[in-house]
Amino acid sequence: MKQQIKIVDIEVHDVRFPTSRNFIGSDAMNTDPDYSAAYVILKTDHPNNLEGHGLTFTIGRGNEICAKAIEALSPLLLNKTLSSFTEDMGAFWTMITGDSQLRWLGPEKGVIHLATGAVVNAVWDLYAKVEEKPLWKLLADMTPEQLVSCVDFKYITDVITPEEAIAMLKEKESTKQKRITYLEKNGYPAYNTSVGWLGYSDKKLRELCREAKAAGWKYVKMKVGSNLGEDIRRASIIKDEIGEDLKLMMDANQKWDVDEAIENMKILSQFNPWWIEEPTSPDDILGHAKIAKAVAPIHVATGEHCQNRIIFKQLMQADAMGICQIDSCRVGGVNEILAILLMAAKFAIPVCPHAGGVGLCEYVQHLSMIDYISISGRIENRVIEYVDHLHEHFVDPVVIKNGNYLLPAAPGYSVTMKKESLKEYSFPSGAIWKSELENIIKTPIIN
Ligand SMILES: C[C@H](O)[C@@H](O)CC(=O)C(=O)O
Ligand SMILES: [Mg+2]
Repeated sequence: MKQQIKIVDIEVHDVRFPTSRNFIGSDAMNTDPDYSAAYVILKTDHPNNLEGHGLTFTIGRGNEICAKAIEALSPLLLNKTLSSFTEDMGAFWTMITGDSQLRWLGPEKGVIHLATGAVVNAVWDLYAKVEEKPLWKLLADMTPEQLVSCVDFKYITDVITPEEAIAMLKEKESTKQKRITYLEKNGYPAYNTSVGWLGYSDKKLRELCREAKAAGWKYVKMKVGSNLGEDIRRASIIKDEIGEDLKLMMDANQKWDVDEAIENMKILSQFNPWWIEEPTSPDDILGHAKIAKAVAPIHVATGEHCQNRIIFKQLMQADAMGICQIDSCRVGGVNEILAILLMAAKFAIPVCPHAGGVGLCEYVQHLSMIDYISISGRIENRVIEYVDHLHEHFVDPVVIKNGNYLLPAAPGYSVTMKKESLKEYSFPSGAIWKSELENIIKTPIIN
């Protein structure tokens, strides 16, 4: 049996890209992000040396803490066969998140959960590679019962039970192929965040908006939250370029208090944004609900810092989330994402995944595709985020055509990084960082 292979070694890498030098990824809260990955490779005894690759995204300092947490989880995988996990993926996830000592570090939140995302995704990557299917196809080929068995329903049965989930999936079963055919032909709609990073000059903002329009993008997102005057000025520039042809979204990255968000959005509503993202603290469920009520019909979007399925559940129950932004590695990987997709489908909340980071576009394309094919069965009012950075470091990068993601074809979960990139961007020993550190040492300190 293909899945009898054993995990014989586990490598963990601290990989960082110096994106802050050019303000790539900058927003009101995160002004100098260095896009980074705590990266794990599951080595196996497969005759073709198949490996499972997973990463969790951070923005620089502290990536080493995630890497250490991955190391702490590694004994739960080492010397185990893949089949011992795949025969019951739900039990596998409960085992990883339920270690009676490591669980104390969360539970199911913070650094240990970011690390969980990396290792769980690495196992799914290996599973899909062994089955020679892209991840979305591995999931699409499962029966409703098999897909639902991957999910840990603990703490969410008050809104969805396994039986209810199976019934929801069964309704979509006979039309799955139609949706796959649609995606093969059209791809999945996407939006572009790279035009509006906060550190970009007005000139760059204009140029990027023009380029985005010419390349066929239909949606762009801008960062807000520095100060209201600046937000208005930058939004005016963007609107001037994109007109009413393209939809605009705004992202405050948690910068505002609840009432401040409401006041500011009253003014920014003149730019007709589709959504306001992360207006306040990601933990403030009732705050989000208050904002959502006050700023309607502008939607409140959130999720990239939402720590687990239980918080997602409450945001949905409280009418606090108009757009659900799953993050492929903030929560505990594919299994927990499936739980969130099922709840979003039940509440009829569109899922528009977060992908601002390294490797996140590669990951989330599979998640939106499976949501459309098997779970919600819907694509309208749904878009996958796209950022135009660092794709060259991946073996099977995303393919965008006319503002749409094309269906990924290569086996796996698409985050296998090129060996040269892993080496060159390893922190602090990689060539990129060595020269940076040497320059710091050489620079005289002047008081
Ligand atoms: C620090 C990241 O770039 C963040 O700004 C990404 C984000 O909020 C998004 O893509 O949305
Ligand atoms: Mg965001």
